[in-house]
Amino acid sequence: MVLAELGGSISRALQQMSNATIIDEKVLNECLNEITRALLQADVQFKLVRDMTTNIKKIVNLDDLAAGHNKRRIIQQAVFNELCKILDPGKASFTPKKGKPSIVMFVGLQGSGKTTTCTKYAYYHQKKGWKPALVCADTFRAGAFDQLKQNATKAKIPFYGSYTESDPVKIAVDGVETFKKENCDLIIVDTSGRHKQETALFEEMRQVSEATKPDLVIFVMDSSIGQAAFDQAQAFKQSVAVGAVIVTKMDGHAKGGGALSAVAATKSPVIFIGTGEHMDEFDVFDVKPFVSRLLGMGDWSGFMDKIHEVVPMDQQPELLQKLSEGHFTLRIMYEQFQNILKMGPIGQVFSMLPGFSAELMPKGRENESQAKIKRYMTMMDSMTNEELDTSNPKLMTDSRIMRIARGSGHQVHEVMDMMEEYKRLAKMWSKMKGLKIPKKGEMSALSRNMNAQHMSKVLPPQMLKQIGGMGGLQNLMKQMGSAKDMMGGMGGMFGGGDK
Ligand SMILES: Nc1nc2c(ncn2[C@@H]2O[C@H](COP(=O)(O)OP(=O)(O)OP(=O)(O)O)[C@@H](O)[C@H]2O)c(=O)[nH]1
Repeated sequence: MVLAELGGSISRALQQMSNATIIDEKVLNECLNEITRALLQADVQFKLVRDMTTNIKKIVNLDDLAAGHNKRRIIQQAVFNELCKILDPGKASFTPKKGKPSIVMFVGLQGSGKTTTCTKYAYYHQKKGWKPALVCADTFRAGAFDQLKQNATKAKIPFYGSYTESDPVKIAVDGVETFKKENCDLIIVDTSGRHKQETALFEEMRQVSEATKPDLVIFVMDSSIGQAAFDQAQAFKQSVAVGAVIVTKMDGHAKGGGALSAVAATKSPVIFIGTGEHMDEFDVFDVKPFVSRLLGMGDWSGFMDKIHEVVPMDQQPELLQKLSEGHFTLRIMYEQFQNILKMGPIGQVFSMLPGFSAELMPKGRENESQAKIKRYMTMMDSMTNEELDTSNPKLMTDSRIMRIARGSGHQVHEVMDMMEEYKRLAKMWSKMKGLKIPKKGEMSALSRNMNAQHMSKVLPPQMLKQIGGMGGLQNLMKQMGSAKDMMGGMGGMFGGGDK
């Protein structure tokens, strides 16, 4: 994700400033120049960048700061606040409520990623227990209905559209009515796009909007258009009551920063960003956590949300019990791999940890890791229950390894690799042996039990260094509140990373 480069440049500028023995005017100016260059490269409007540096200089008046003040912290905080200000329109959008029917209409130019985003939005909510449905009111682009149908079928989301009806308003109304009757709580209407902003498009949008009375209109915008985003978002907003924005293709463009900042300047909040073509490459956009991640400062709430999303709470005590007994089986490894895959791209999860940035996990390697996990799971699918439930790798005789390789369509050396990975993880988790498990409802007791010492043994040394050694880890655990969650989720993640 190119934005990671922006974050990396800003973090480096702040780090260089921190390394200086004395922070004077010259050091501050150098730091701000670096940040300015990085933001302009990401296509953030010049005026916004200039205002930001002026504000920072006003806040950080070096002459007024007594010697005892932690200037570095004050400057970092000022940079953080100003970046948030650039991205935050200061008001929230309408948020649909689960179980209560809402109509959400998507608008945007052709090719912006509207249809893909409708499905991602539906899929995101479906995973959280909603009952979404998709209506294809795009009668302009041949193939639009087929595309939506294909996406919806893949995600098992009900859809509505027509090959013969040419009136988008009629399709939209019929679709909405159909899904209201079926008690869907999130009815998503995909509308037509055009190559450029034109009267016919805006008129059609207005008619569909009047007929379906959406609770929320989401404007979908391609991040690659950079500064042109401002005019485009405003033009849409003037024609239809845009309540929120989704910026797509944030995975591939240096100009992403421009799109984000320009959209926020139109006073509609960005609610999600698209970070790839796949269904789950879709992130909630929340200004503070986003900036925090961008600067490598971590995003605890996002991290915890991800963990809660993928590791069902009721599974955890059982898992902890097994680990505390030093009983790490292939089945546990399998379940942890499942959790990793549910979590989505590993790099994104890592970027939520303080000290990490998405830069650390290049996209290619991330895909490699995920493919490896899937390969291992296919091999484990060919194992017997006895093999999965034992923590004695000796059961894996040569002939069993050969059978598993044949049964799963893999090479013998690949099965052996998988077993090595298992042994590595088992060794790592064996350090958790003896951990006292609290009874139900005593989660805080576990936090007391699970001290940083324990965790430091489990973390890969490189990761421990990134976090800031033992001191950083202690801080981190304080923030975590519940170390239990960390074990369940992180254990899985480490397994997913490359050795
Ligand atoms: N890399 C990347 N590609 C994306 C993203 N979102 C959408 N795309 C791709 O962008 C292309 C256009 O997406 P569509 O969903 O067909 O665009 P659309 O805006 O619905 O187009 P119309 O229906 O013609 O208005 C497709 O190839 C998508 O896979 C994203 O976040 N990242």
